[in-house]
Amino acid sequence: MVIDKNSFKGPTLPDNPLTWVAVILLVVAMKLSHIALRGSLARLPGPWHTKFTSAVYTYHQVRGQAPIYVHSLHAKYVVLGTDLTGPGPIVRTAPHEADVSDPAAVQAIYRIKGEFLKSPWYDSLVLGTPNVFNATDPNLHRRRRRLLSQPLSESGLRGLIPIIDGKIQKAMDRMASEMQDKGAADMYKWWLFMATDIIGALSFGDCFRMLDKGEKNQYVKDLESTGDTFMVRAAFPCLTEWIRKVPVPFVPLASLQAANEVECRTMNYAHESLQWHRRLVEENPETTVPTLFSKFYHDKTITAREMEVDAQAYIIGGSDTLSKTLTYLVWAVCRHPSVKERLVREIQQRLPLASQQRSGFTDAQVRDLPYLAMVIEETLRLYPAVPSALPRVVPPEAPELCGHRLPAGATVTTSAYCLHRDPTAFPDPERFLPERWQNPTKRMKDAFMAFGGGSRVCLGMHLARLEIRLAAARFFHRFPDVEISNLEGMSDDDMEAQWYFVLTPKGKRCLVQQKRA
Ligand code: HEM
Repeated sequence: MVIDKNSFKGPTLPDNPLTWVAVILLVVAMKLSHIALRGSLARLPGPWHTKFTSAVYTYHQVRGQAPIYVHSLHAKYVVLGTDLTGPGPIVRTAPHEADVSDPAAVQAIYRIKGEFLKSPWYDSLVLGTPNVFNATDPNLHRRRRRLLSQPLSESGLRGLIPIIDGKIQKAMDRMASEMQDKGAADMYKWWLFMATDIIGALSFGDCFRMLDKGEKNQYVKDLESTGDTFMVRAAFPCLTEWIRKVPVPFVPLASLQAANEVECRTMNYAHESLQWHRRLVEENPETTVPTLFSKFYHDKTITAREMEVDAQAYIIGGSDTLSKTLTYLVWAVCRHPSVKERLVREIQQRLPLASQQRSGFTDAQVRDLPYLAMVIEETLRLYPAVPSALPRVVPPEAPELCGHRLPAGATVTTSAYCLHRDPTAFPDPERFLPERWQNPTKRMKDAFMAFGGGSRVCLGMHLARLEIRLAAARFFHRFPDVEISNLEGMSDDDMEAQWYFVLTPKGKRCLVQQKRA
């Protein structure tokens, strides 16, 4: 057969633009229905849009409302046909992501062996070399955690109590002066200064001295904003990386740029703090006390950069979380007169008064205060400083979770906010009720996730608990008549919680005063 080249036209393309639009819409519709029907988590309960997109979830994340949104999904998507009286145990939040709020399943995800590894979501939190907090590689994480664990264990911390208690007592003095001078003291500020000075003193020698300075500087402002900037960076990882290379002055991108600047500055603080400590050791080799990082100095496999990123993790993890917990503790206790009365009575009856020479009591005595312990658990439950989703990757051959076999590679999240508000574990969950911890049930213990769990449980948990109990005891010992102040327009609105990666009170202040006669 002979083909006439001039008459052969080949397949013709439609020249009507409407036809093109129709074709594109058809392709998109086919793609979406494929995801909806065959997507890895399509069979899980959850809103229809989460089959296609994570946009709604991301929107709530950057507004500091994600845990509330996910909690509402658990309340809505209960399992029909069961006698379950509580929230639905599992919901789809994005095409490849599900949130689990069943205490038994949470224990399976976080068990010590740690098959559910941290998801790549953590990569966007720290640019470049991963730190002990965001590392997703289990071997890298294990190596660093091995060196860092002992000094932060209960026995490792014992020798450091005088340094910690010294800072706590200094914080009490500074609060007392501010109450006297201004009529009220800002708890949020002083707890942050105290926590910053403690983690600084334990990690690098006494380098920050925020309690002496007494004023918020750029460093403190950066610390205050890490919780929200984390969320912004994690919500838009590609954009964040791009803006880092090409700074853009447009307003919608400003918060991403600000997040990057905070990241760079906190890394600089870590660098400077380590330099400061190095000089200290060189100048006073005999007298410098070991720090939380001492084992790093002796391990030749740890690079200077690795040490810096872990120092950054300590600076951020060791201050912001702690100050927010103590702020909400004081606020919640002051708002519940019967709780305050019982707590103050216990402290006054069981702890001796301070004298000129002695600070009155020790951590060992504070440990034995049962009601204080309940108040702390209840604060960590209702105001978990890390309330948001902690994403993990489903491993191959993962156990069934809440009756579902999730595909390997999907992401599962759990959040302290949702677990701590599960009414089957904590009846009347929105109520601040320390007494519920008198005889905690197994379900309560399994649902309690304030410090995360398994091999990635908070490295600073023992330090945090020590600081919280000692600081709270000293505070109510020193200021038994304290109350929330309304000076400078301070109101409950200031304490409205914003649920970013780290919980943040909206007004970033909490003024308290001595009760007026
Ligand atoms: C009330 C205070 C604190 C709370 C509520 C808290 C909470 C948490 C939580 C929930 C995690 C797990 C995060 C995840 O799985 O992604 C974590 C990890 C971590 N925290 Fe804390 N934290 C507190 C205080 C501290 C302190 C004082 C330090 C000081 C060193 C610290 C250092 C760390 C580190 C290094 C990790 C990462 C551990 C790892 O992945 O191996 N935290 N924290």
